[in-house]
Amino acid sequence: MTLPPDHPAIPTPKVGVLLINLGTPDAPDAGAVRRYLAEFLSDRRVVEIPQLLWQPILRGVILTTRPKKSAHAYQQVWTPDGSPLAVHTRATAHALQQAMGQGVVVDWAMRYGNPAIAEKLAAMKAQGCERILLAPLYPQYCAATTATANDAAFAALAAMRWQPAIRTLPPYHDDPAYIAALKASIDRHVAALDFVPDALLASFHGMPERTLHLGDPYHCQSVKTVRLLREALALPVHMSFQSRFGRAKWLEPETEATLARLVKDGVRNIAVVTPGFAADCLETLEEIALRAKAVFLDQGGEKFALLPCLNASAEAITLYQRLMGRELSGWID
Ligand SMILES: C=CC1=C(C)c2cc3[nH]c(cc4nc(cc5[nH]c(cc1n2)c(C)c5CCC(=O)O)C(CCC(=O)O)=C4C)c(C)c3C=C
Ligand SMILES: [Fe+2]
Ligand SMILES: [Fe+2]
Repeated sequence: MTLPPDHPAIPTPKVGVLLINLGTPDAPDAGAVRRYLAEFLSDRRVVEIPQLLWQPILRGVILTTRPKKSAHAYQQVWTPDGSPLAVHTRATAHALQQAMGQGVVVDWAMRYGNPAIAEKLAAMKAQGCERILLAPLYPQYCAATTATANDAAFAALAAMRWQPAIRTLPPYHDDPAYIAALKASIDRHVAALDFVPDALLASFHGMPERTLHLGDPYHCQSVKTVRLLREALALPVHMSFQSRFGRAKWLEPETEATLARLVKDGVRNIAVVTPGFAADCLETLEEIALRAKAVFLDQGGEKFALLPCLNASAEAITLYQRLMGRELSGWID
């Protein structure tokens, strides 16, 4: 619509983009890990066992044993600026803010722990953001990640008399811009290795298998990402699921078992990528770069590299500008 020349300009409402990631402890010690795990593992979207049965197991067994073990793992990857997940997510928000300019307020929050989603939504509102895009940074939709992040945001909005207008970022597992960002990042990091990988392993965070049968699209979307990566890359791409938790059957094939099988099949030099994680974290830097590597070498593998997640790379910022720009259509010029 073209306005007549004497028409006063219509003020554009301020727009916010809230990047949301999973969350991480405030410190690599058992107390902070316990507080984080208590919140995370009490989420009904994550552990789908009736709370009456689950809470005694969580409080009586898991929270008395796991925090110490997990704290030790966090200590191995902790940085002077904090937990890697928080460091990379914060850097991503800052870089995206630079790229998107002052017309949009870009900030970041965590589903569990700090900075909390409610606190960041309140801060955006206080800055005058009347329209907010919630952007859970999960390429593959999962109720245990994407949905619970949105739930927490809507729970915070439920307490507001004057809510901002809200949009949510859809999954981007098959978006050409995501595949292009992964390809560019993988090609760049493979070229910098001191060896030529025989193959690539794409390792995704696991989920209980029953969630697939209940209709969660996470498994199918992860498989599609891998198919598109295979089409884009020159190297053979294998796929697996990591980070098992609890006694239920989880998605297969499992990452460490897959690495052992690949060695048996003759793969000696491997590069592992984790396309389901927007940012490097405990699950990539400790579980894969340290523990899975040890398994691969122990089985007779020779060279192992974990390639970084997209993090706050130029590829990531180009991707997020495209994804966010599309969702903000009609909200910004
Ligand atoms: C990227 C997608 C993720 C899915 C899907 C997911 C499901 C899921 N996770 C747990 C249990 C744990 N996950 C933990 C760490 C963790 N998980 C993700 C991502 C997904 N989880 C990330 C990014 C991280 C890293 C956090 C960090 O601080 O760096 C942990 C905590 C660490 C530990 O004690 O092992 C647990 C526990 C379940 C049960 C689940 C689905 C049902
Ligand atoms: Fe997890
Ligand atoms: Fe793990």
